[in-house]
Amino acid sequence: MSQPLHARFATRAVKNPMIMEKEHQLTDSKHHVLVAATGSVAAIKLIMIVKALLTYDSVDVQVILTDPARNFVETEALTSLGVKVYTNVDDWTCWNGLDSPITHIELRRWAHLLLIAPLSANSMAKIANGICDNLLTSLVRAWALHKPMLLAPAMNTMMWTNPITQEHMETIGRIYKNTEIILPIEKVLACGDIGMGGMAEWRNIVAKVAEHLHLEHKKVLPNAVKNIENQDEDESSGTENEESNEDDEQDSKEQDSESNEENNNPPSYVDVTPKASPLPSSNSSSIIEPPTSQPSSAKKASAKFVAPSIHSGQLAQSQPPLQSGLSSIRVPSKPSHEENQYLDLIRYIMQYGRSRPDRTGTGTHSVFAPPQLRFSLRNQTLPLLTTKRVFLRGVLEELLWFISGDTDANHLTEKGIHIWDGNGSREFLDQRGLNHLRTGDLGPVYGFQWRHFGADYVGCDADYRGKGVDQLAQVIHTLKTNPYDRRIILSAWNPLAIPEMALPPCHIFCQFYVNEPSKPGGKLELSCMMYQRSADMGLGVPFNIASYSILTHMVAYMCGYEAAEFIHVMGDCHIYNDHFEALQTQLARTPKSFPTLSFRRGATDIGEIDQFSIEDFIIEGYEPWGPIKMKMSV
Ligand SMILES: Nc1nc(=O)c2c([nH]1)NC[C@@H]1CN(c3ccc(C(=O)N[C@@H](CCC(=O)O)C(=O)O)cc3)CN21
Ligand SMILES: O=c1ccn([C@H]2C[C@H](O)[C@@H](COP(=O)(O)O)O2)c(=O)[nH]1
Repeated sequence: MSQPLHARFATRAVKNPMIMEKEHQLTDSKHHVLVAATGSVAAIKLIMIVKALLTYDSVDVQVILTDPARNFVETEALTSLGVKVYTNVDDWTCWNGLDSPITHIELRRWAHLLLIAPLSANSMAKIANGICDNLLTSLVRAWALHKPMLLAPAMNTMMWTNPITQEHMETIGRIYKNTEIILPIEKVLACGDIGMGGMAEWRNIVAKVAEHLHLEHKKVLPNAVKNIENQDEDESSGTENEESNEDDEQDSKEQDSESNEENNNPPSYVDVTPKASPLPSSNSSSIIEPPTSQPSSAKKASAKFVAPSIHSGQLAQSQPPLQSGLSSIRVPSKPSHEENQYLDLIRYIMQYGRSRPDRTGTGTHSVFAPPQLRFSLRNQTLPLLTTKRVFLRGVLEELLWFISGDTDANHLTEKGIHIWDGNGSREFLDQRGLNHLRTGDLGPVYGFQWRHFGADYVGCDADYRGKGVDQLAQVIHTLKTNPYDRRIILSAWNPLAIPEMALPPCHIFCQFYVNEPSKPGGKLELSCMMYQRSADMGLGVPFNIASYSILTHMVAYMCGYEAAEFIHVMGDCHIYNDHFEALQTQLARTPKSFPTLSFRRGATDIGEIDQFSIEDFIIEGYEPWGPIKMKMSV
């Protein structure tokens, strides 16, 4: 007669070497962390998570990889750390009758805590539904409910915002009482979408494990896990993007190859400033319909802004796919071409922007406060968009007009630059209640505030020499004399003067910042960050990027510094509804190299910043695509 079942189980542990080892490990007073990865590109971060866990005292880690996860994880990198890696073939394969171990049960016994990072939509669905068709899902199905389970979901934004996800998470939270969901964050996804669904930062995931198990750091780190901060990007060969469908390995591979390149190597210059999260890659294939002439806000709103509300003990509120501002400092990232930041933002607004009425009556699709755009100005680079020919002469003349303190639009019109005609017309001024201003007089706009802030405005023809605050001169003076000052600001926003202006300033505020030279013997480096309250993506923004980049180059030149970066921060960031078609044309184009900017005369020859003339600017290597016409809404 065969032994009773419990007796067979008892002898099994004694006989089987794997179980013996496990039993030993169970009594070794270590913290046993079982880490699993499922099919998502975010699995590339697994190695960092494991290494970070091994920096804690008395921690043992073992790993489970689902089959799709194996596409993203190098097993040898883990085993070289002394970490055992289990895959589906390890479940049941040693099964040889009742004496044999069952891997998913043994691992359950061994583990004090299970971390699944990333948890794909598919694995989440399986877990919520009790499916156990692989090593991991079997383990979870057999999980001891009192033991902690930490889940770090990673999936496409639309998967994340699909109400099914909420249901699955609620189910998991209800059944696995000791579960914590480490909510995803907003990221650029492998498919080019941007939004919620990216796996939480790996450091935060590790911190959660440490918190649950009350882990303390080792006093001396083993070599293999030293300097993980520096290894971070070296280890992960791409953006940690989060699309997945675990049953479809082909999908995972395609998504991987589609992912944006993250900057794997530290930049050659010493740059401690965080970079913006890159927006979706330019080859994103999402189909974006231009709005109808009467844009339907209902259509957009229902399709794009359905966010799950997650109500479960440990599950925090989710967010719509609209960027809510990047809460964490991002690692340096390098989109394929910096112009893609602009193009990707356009794609994003087309897809997620909400339809709104606007002052001009045209109507826009708009998002608020997208991630900042960052443009390198190093090596004399000028980020002058190349996917359409930007009216460079217009940019330069307008900038010189600002710098001179001029507010008379006619001076631009006389030069064949009509960009301010609409806002300086009689009709427009009258409609603003500015009947006292003559045609072309825009009121105390940019130039006036830059050079004569606070002075009484009596018309564009008056002489304001010595009146008000010359902010621009002060900026340059402070940059030269106290470069690390934190108050180097140029503000065009003067609330007292707003009612007198034809158009309240759109680019309202900028700050200059000086860094030490990035190379020995190099020059101090100047960056500028500008805040724009209202941004016409089609017409104004290409101008604004170019204009502030040129201004930064000019100011740097006058100070004897090198221009470093222009950072563009936007508030109401919109596409006019009559620009969609033109912008679709632009989106189909691939950016070319940015040109360079140098100056014909030396800084001492020029003397003061307002002594630049249009002939001083040498722009080389500008070979853009052709111009694209867009109407200016007035
Ligand atoms: N609706 C609107 N959008 C703007 O961007 C804008 C305003 N209004 N009002 C004032 C300023 C002026 N700026 C403008 C206005 C027009 C163009 C524009 O039409 N640009 C054309 C070229 C024009 C030409 O060749 O004359 C372009 O294709 O960039 C650019 C910047 C930015 N501003
Ligand atoms: O430098 C500029 C100046 C203006 N714009 C755009 C932004 C808006 O589309 C309009 C201004 O309208 P408001 O109703 O005053 O916001 O002009 C720009 O993008 N850049």
